[in-house]
Amino acid sequence: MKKINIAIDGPAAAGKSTIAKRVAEILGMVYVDTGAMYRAITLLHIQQPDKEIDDLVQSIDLKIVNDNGQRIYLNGIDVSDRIRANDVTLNVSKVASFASVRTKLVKLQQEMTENKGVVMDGRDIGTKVIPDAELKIYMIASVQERAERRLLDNQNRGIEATLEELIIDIERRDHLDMTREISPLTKADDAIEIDTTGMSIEEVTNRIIELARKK
Ligand SMILES: Nc1ncnc2c1ncn2[C@@H]1O[C@H](COP(=O)(O)OP(=O)(O)O)[C@@H](O)[C@H]1O
Ligand SMILES: Nc1ccn([C@@H]2O[C@H](COP(=O)(O)OP(=O)(O)O)[C@@H](O)[C@H]2O)c(=O)n1
Repeated sequence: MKKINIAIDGPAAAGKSTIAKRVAEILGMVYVDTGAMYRAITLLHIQQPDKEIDDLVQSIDLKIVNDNGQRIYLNGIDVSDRIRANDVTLNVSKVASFASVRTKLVKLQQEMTENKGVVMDGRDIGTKVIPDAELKIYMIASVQERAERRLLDNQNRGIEATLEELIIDIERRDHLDMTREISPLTKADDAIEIDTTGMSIEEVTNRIIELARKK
């Protein structure tokens, strides 16, 4: 198989990161979760609320390390777990709508993919970050199923939230991500849509591997 980039976009808790990790492992590719980068900037904003986000972005030191899964370091500190907390989730879509934030992160993400061999997941990967990706997936699932998956996720992480709260959050973030001015979440014309509702992780992974091997 020739060296390619795979873009996986879709709404919250569709299964993007889980599947992207597995696909990268099986195909010997690098996995990048771009949502974690937006969450890290959001964490910095929460820690320094009086500082303009445009100023925060200029001086931020963000490092992604791939050792047995992706770890993200914000100004030298591993924030991989902290960025999943509710306060970050509540603010990330707002922070992600800032042009300065998107310009900075998209540039970093493009540098990470210029030598190919990357599976990258997010909201604008197939439309803005790597529009020339050899394989683009638009991953969706019902709100109910995504909320149930996130509920399990949160329970495993010790994060409090009821199913009803998660349904509200998922619908809120879907709306914000899809209607924002800059780089809204949308399916690229050449993306293949996979509705993972009722599909197992293995079935979705195998489907993407099969598509990648045809490239
Ligand atoms: N096809 C699937 N079936 C059941 N659970 C899934 C499936 N895909 C992902 N999950 C689970 O759903 C949760 C959210 O998946 P995640 O990869 O974080 O979604 P995203 O990156 O799209 O937000 C994780 O706990 C993951 O294990
Ligand atoms: N490429 C990306 C990735 C995430 N994001 C933003 O970051 C938020 C968190 O992304 P995430 O992938 O960690 O969120 P989940 O889908 O895992 O809940 C999203 O709701 C978007 O607002 C973005 O704007 N562009």
